[in-house]
Amino acid sequence: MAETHVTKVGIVGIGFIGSDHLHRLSKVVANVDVTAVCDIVPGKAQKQLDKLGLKAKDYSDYHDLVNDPDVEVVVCTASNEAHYEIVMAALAAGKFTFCEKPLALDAQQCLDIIDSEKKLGRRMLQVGFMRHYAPEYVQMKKMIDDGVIGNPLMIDERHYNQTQPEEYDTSRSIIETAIHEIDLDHWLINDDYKNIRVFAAKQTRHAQNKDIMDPMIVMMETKTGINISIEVFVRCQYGYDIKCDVIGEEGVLELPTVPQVATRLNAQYSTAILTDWKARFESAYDIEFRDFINHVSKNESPVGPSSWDGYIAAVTADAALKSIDQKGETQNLDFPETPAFYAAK
Ligand SMILES: NC(=O)C1=CN([C@@H]2O[C@H](COP(=O)(O)OP(=O)(O)OC[C@H]3O[C@@H](n4cnc5c(N)ncnc54)[C@H](O)[C@@H]3O)[C@@H](O)[C@H]2O)C=CC1
Ligand SMILES: O=C1[C@@H](O)[C@H](O)[C@@H](O)[C@H](O)[C@H]1O
Repeated sequence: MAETHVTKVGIVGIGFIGSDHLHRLSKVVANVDVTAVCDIVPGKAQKQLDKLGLKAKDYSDYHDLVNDPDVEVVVCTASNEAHYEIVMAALAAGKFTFCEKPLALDAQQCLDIIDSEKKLGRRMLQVGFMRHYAPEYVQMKKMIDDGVIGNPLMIDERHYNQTQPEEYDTSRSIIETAIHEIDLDHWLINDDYKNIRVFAAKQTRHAQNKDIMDPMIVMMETKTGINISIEVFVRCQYGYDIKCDVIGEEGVLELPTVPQVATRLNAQYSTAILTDWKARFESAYDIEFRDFINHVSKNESPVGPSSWDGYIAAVTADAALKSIDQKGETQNLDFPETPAFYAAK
């Protein structure tokens, strides 16, 4: 029997999700060896290695990690503003790369990444839009494709975080939070966006930071006229709440929440609401990484969300930010055909 290849992975950015993916890649996904980690904050990565009882090289400069011959695959889980330079360095070193969303800060940076990837002659990068792997969204997409609710007419979504750090601002609510729905919706309904506008709802007193519009409403219209409404509320206080209803001509598809045990106690019937993305999308992240590793371990291109998907999301997010600057003015969108390099094989 042929020996199974163990893929050597290096992870850059060991914060909230970096720690979660470190655990996932070392304990959950088979045939992976996390050979190196890196964080600019001294001691941060080592602390997580110790917590998990792992041994790996601990770099403070990502250049050392991406150029380490013991690293075949780079996973970038650093802060948004560091994605561009880390991904460019990983591609320059010819490494398969997984980059958490957003791929970069804006559309131009995504185009630079696309150019670098194209020079390598094949797809080398996957973006962490993990909802494409969440079984409940996959099922919704299949039901839409199968015509179960007839033509989709509207999408009604909610992306609520219990809270976010004080410095979380309007731009992050778009490029880090709403980006999930912005990426997901056109995939779900096989349509392109025609326009986008973003405006404030009545503001919560919990938005301590003056730079944030919270909650906000993102409205998009697709080429075929489907209306999408996303409530983005990053300090809702009560929990992590993701809603997606697709309203069709014949019926409605409703995204389920993760089932929690119900309690009957003291004349109350209650179920818990999750408080963050880790547990809510745990299975999606696991499936996402199994798929990514399965392909790159065989020296095959990844097949999940691509740099092009990252670019489409960034163009839309750029327009959303422009709409906010222009007090909710509608911004038109027009996308080129997906280049053959990125078209599904
Ligand atoms: N797919 C998903 O559902 C999620 C994706 N994310 C994405 O993952 C990324 C990280 O998010 P969090 O873990 O929440 O943030 P975080 O702030 O907890 O972690 C980021 C880490 O990157 C490190 N870092 C920053 N610049 C670096 C550099 N140049 N080199 C090495 N390390 C560097 C920071 O010191 C920090 O430890 C963000 O881009 C975010 O959008 C985060 C949470 C969930
Ligand atoms: O990606 C994520 C975080 O970065 C973001 O801050 C949250 O709003 C999202 O729900 C989560 O999935």
